[in-house]
Amino acid sequence: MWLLLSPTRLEAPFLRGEPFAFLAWKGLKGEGFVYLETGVGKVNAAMALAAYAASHPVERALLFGIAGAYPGSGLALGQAVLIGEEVEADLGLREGLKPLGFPALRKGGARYYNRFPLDPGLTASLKEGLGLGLATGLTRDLVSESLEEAEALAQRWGAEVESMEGAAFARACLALGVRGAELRAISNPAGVRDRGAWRLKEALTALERAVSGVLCLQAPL
Ligand SMILES: O=C(O)c1cccc(C(=O)CC[C@H]2O[C@@H](n3cnc4c(=O)[nH]cnc43)[C@H](O)[C@@H]2O)c1
Repeated sequence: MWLLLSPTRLEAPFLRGEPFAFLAWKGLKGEGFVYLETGVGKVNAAMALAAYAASHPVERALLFGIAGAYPGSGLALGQAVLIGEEVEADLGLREGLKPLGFPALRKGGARYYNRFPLDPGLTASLKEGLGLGLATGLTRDLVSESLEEAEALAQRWGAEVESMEGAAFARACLALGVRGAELRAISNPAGVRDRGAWRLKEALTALERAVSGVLCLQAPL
C-alpha cells in the first residue's frame, strides 16, 4: 500500500477513490493507495506525513507534484524526474545550518544539516521501473522570484529542481523511519513568474503517467 501525497488536489486530478477526511486534511482511499492533499509548503508536508504515520502503518510514501527547473538543469518543461536528495535551503544562515553548529536531525549515527536523501533503494526501483532520471531538489517556503535568484540558489546548493515541500518530506521520512520517494514534473522555469511561460498541462500529464506507473509496478518495492 502506498501513501501518496501532493501539495494540492490540482496535482492529482487523475486519482480515483473514496473521499475521506483526516484531521486537517482531505484524502482518497483507492486501489493500492491512500492519498492525502497536504497543502502547500514545508510545514504542511511534514505535518501531514507525521500525523498520518502516527496512527497508520506506512509501508512506503510518495510525494508528487509540480516544480520549477533551475537554469542550466537540462530539464524540459513537462518532464518528470525522481528526486534523489533534497536541500532545505532556508534553514540556518545563507550558508546553511552547519556554521551554527547543530544538525537539523541526528539519526543512526548520521547528522543531517541541510541535505536529506530520499530512500535510495525505493528511488532506484522507481527509476528503473519508470525509466525516469534523477535530480537534486531544493526546497524553500519562498519561491524564487527572478532568474538571478534561481541561478544563485542552484549554484550555491547544486540543485536542479525547486519546490516548497520536498526537503520537509524527506526529513520527516528519515525521522519517522518511513521509506519515501519524491516525484516532480516540471511546470515552469524556476524564477519565472509569468504564467504564460508555465506548462501546467504538460506537467500534469507527466505526473499522471508517472504516478499511474508507480501504482502498476509489480515487483516488491
Ligand atoms: O506566482 C508565482 O510567482 C509562483 C511561482 C512559483 C510557484 C508558485 C506556486 O503557486 C506553486 C506552488 C506549488 O507548486 C510547486 N512549485 C511549482 N513551481 C515552483 C517553483 O518554481 N518554485 C517553487 N515551487 C514550485 C510548489 O512545490 C508548490 O506546491 C507561484
